[in-house]
Amino acid sequence: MIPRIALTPGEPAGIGPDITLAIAQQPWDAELIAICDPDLLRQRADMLGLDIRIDVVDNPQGQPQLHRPGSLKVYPVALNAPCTAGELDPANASYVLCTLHAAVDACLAGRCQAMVTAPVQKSVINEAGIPFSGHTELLAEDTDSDRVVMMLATAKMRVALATTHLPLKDVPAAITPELLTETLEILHRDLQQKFGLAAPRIAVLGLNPHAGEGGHMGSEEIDTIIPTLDKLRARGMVLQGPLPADTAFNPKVLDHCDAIFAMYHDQGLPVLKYAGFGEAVNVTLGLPIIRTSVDHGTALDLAGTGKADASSLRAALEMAISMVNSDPETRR
Ligand SMILES: NC(=O)C1=CN([C@@H]2O[C@H](COP(=O)(O)OP(=O)(O)OC[C@H]3O[C@@H](n4cnc5c(N)ncnc54)[C@H](O)[C@@H]3O)[C@@H](O)[C@H]2O)C=CC1
Ligand SMILES: NCC(=O)COP(=O)(O)O
Repeated sequence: MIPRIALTPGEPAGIGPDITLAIAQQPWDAELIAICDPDLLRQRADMLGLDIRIDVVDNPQGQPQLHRPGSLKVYPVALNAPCTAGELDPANASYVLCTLHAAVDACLAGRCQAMVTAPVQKSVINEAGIPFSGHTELLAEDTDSDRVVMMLATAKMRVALATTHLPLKDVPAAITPELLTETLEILHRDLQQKFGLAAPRIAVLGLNPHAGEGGHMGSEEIDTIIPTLDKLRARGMVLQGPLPADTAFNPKVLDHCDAIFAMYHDQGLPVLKYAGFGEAVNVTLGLPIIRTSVDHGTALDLAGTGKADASSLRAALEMAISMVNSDPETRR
């Protein structure tokens, strides 16, 4: 069966519409349904000098049809206010969230088999008075998932996170045995089920410099991380660590593990993005639906200029299609 994929272009003033239009120019072994304002795409296509046919569709039902390059099916959600490329407007914050909720609904109802998201501007949603940390947290809430895991992947490296969009000062208290157990279980299970790794090898980073230097530079490793890893090892998980984060990203570790598990967002992601910015995919593990995304932000400076690179969105769509095709549950 041809997968039907929901695409959300994200922040309308950012490069999301540009890269959505870019990937619509090529063939895909899937049906693509962008969930957004069709006039936004038409205006952005005019700015970019792209010739594209926008086909407005009802909530997708029935047999999916292969994507036709140079056209794009759009399930319409109207902007709240006119959008100028590069200029944020809090008036459109609820529009962005509507597109995400519609994509989740379509996946939960089985009308779409995966959702692929372009970046949102987290700040402008908060400025509109709507508390918002990221897609990851919104998707957990929309799907009633108690715990999810953010993982970014390139061809050479996967980095998963114990905590996601948390102020740094709140991270140590969040690193509890429960959180580590549940996030590592999700990572382990999804590496098996969604990435075909029979016995995933996970390298776990410490929280403190030098993984606590034997308790002289912090106690979370001794108090929480080591005992939790020991319990999970006793249940059969292949876990290294806790490793010092500053020396863990070297071939001796990377060549012998399937994923690095970092304690917080900026411990793991800068290394991965340095190694592969523009080609990495952000995938949310632990959801009842498939969701992948880009590795970059809204790049307001590039919106409407034609300089935005669509490689990460392309990779995210490729990964989503591959995950659907390898998971019989989603191929309804
Ligand atoms: N998945 C998501 O929704 C994500 C959203 N963001 C949001 O994006 C906003 C801006 O974040 P920044 O940290 O400024 O990162 P950014 O990724 O938007 O920009 C960083 C630099 O990379 C360039 N860049 C980014 N994507 C590019 C692309 N596809 N092609 C060419 N150049 C590109 C930009 O022009 C800029 O120079 C923030 O509100 C942040 O929350 C950030 C990361 C992921
Ligand atoms: N750095 C990746 C990132 O922040 C993306 O977050 P999300 O919006 O996918 O939850």
